[in-house]
Amino acid sequence: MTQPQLAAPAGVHSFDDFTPLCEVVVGRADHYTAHDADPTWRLFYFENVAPHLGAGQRQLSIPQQIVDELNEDVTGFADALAGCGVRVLRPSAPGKDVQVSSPWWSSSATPPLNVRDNTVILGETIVETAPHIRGRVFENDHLKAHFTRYFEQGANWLSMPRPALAAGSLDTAYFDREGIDVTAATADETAVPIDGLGLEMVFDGAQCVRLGRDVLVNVSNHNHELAYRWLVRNFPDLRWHRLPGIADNHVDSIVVPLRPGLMLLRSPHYRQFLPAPMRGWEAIYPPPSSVPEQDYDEFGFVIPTASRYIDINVLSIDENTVVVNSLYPELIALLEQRGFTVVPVRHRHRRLFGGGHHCFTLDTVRDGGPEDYLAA
Ligand SMILES: NC(=[NH2+])NCCC[C@H](N)C(=O)O
Repeated sequence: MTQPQLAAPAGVHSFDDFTPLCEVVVGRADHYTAHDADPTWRLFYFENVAPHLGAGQRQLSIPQQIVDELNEDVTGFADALAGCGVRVLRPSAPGKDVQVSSPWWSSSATPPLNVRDNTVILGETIVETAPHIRGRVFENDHLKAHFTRYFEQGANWLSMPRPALAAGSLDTAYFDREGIDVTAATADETAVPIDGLGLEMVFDGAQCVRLGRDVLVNVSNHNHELAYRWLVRNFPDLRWHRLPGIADNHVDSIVVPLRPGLMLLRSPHYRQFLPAPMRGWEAIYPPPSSVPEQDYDEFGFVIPTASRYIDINVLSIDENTVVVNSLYPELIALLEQRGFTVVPVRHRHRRLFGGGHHCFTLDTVRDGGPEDYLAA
């Protein structure tokens, strides 16, 4: 188990997802009582959402009981990490029914739950990324107090250009290639276009897999290509590897390194897209889950915003200790057979809120450095 370490000299120090975890931000979901089916949100979930959306409807409400259960589970997660000796930080409290807007759009603010998505820590630099979803543009404001303290402690702090997310900003190339018709999803009835602005830099932190001095980046469209170029230009000392459009954006339920040479991998299909030295890594594939999908019929809606693979979205406390959803005993058993210590943490609604324990966290301080885990 991790023992508390001295604060990192630069505030933040985080080059990977598996060396001993010293400090972490765990998201929060106060008042997460609706999804705003803005076109930038429904682009990603339209197949599940469309049957439930009335003409012009935007708010997809989530019963308070489910929100309360989610917050119980997130609190249990934070307590479990603290019990393992990890310093746990939380975002500031989001308000209720907060509206956000720009000259080009209006939306409901998303609570800072999936904090993995709007930031990536690259060594001793905080990188705020360029949100895909309008309701997430100000989400990092709930982490600004922590980022400011880290900066005062010596961390570097960069931000990708804030995307306008005006009408037409998002590239649908990934869905087009997958044969998914997103015409209806992207009918942007309220947003305003900007003359001369086409596709812009848009990117989520969860598109990165950090491996010491190497970083894998899922690049699925031109939005992501611009962000990839930004990353390479700003971090020339790191080695960058494109994952060629293996997902719409996030990849932390596809490839999840557990330690050098061993990863969770959604299926053998994905091995071919990894950097050559990583294709030989041992993989643990997700076993079938015996836990039935939560039945939401009583609430009259089922809006999965995550795949059934979301439970491989685990958080490592160190190379031998992993937090796993207690509702996935098959994976727990598999990891324990491999000698891991598993910290089981209940997560009942992981497909409703688009994330698992890795999504809910931003690991700001880990022991590891810019190691060469992919030596050819
Ligand atoms: N950082 C995150 N929010 N990751 C969530 C990954 C969700 C992924 N699209 C899936 O459906 O499995």
